[in-house]
Amino acid sequence: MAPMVIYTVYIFAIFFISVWCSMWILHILAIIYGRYRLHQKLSQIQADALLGVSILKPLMGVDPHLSSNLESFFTMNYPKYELLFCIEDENDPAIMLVKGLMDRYSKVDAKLFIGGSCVGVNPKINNMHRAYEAANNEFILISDSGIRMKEDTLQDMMNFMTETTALVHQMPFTSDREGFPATLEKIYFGTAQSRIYLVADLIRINCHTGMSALMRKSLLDEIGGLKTFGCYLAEDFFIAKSFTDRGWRIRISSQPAMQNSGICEVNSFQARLTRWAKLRVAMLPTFIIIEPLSECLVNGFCAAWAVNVLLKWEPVSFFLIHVLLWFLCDWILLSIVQNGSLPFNKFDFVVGWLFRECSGPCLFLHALLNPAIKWRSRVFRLAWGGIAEELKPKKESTLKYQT
Ligand SMILES: CCCCCCCC/C=C\CCCCCCCC(=O)N[C@@H](CO[C@@H]1OC[C@@H](O)[C@H](O)[C@H]1O)[C@H](O)/C=C/CCCCCCCCCCCCC
Ligand SMILES: O=c1ccn([C@@H]2O[C@H](COP(=O)(O)OP(=O)(O)O)[C@@H](O)[C@H]2O)c(=O)[nH]1
Repeated sequence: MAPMVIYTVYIFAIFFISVWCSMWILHILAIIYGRYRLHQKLSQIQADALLGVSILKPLMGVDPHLSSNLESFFTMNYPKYELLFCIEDENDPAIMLVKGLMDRYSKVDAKLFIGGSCVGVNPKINNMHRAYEAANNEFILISDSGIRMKEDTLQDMMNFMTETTALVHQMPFTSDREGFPATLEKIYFGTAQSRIYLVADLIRINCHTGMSALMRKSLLDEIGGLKTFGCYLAEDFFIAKSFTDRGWRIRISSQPAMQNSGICEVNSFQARLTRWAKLRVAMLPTFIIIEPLSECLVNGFCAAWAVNVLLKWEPVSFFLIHVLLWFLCDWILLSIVQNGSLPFNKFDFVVGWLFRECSGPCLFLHALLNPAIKWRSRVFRLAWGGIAEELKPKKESTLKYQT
């Protein structure tokens, strides 16, 4: 072989080994940090941790769990909070459901905002904007429709809102539900995503998914409020970035977010992951390379080739040992995130884990090849940098345009 080719092969091999070593460091850090950081007991409550919170609940449609999920917000143990429900479509069945809960829990301060307002492209921001303007408290919590709270979840989040912190978010996880799709979701959020989320929090990298995020309203108001982020679909990433750019900290709370949507299907879950991957790639183009390389099978395959080139090690055995160790680390991390018994057995875990690991790279490739983003009833296109454009705006938008 020509020296040039040999050098190139060696450079690739060294690169793959470096990524492989980095991933094992991530595994170890995530397990140690997860054990120390998650599921802490609320032994003492910070003085500031009792200040008022306005909770923004953007809703769109109903599912079989919506009522009980929303009810969990009425029964929280926290001294001062208001619930601001936001529904864009005046014919949405969620309106009746929310009104019913508001009647049942009439002592809880709750308001309903119907119609939204058009301040940008992001439909979630459009839906929440009026409630944001009406929010009366120093802190706001943006909480997606599928989130379920425990009595002390808000207190847990507020406890991490220190003087230097602008945003406390919950690491995405799932409630216990039955069936293979639920197992798959729990495995994904409790392994691949938790690993990155925990390490990002440890080394203070912005990795914020806005499904349950508590923030200082004054800091958002300083830069024009929520509507400033209406041009992005990944408003969560840019909100967090605006805080870190100004020197504030963002951190996770100790309780992970309990996603408990009543719609739990493999197809819709994969469509969601594909949509998220498109957002990440548009915001951070280096993800085109590093994200596939962070997947167990791709990572193991590249490393097996590299050790064969550099050290003449037997690649198949190396690959199989790699997969086995990765699997064990994932089991340990999932058990830490779950903090109790899992709702499935070890065989279900093996099947779900293999399915997730094999489908992950394929979904990523699918995301790269199909850049249009479908989110609920709308389709968007993203420019590099994350600015969004709606491709097929609804003919007769129910939104009231705001000048
Ligand atoms: C050699 C080192 C290897 C490093 C390997 C890093 C590889 C990263 C691999 C996978 C990335 C997983 C990222 C996990 C979280 C992302 C979840 C996500 O994509 N969320 C997006 C969508 O959220 C919804 O968006 C709409 C909104 O309305 C909803 O409410 C939201 O839920 C979200 O927009 C994106 C958020 C941030 C993405 C940035 C992630 C950066 C992570 C860098 C991690 C580096 C770790 C440490 C490396 C040493
Ligand atoms: O057009 C939309 C799309 C979403 N949402 C709300 O935005 C949140 C997140 O939506 P979804 O669960 O679809 O996003 P994902 O978590 O899958 O990114 C939910 O509370 C939705 O009700 C909204 O208000 N309008």
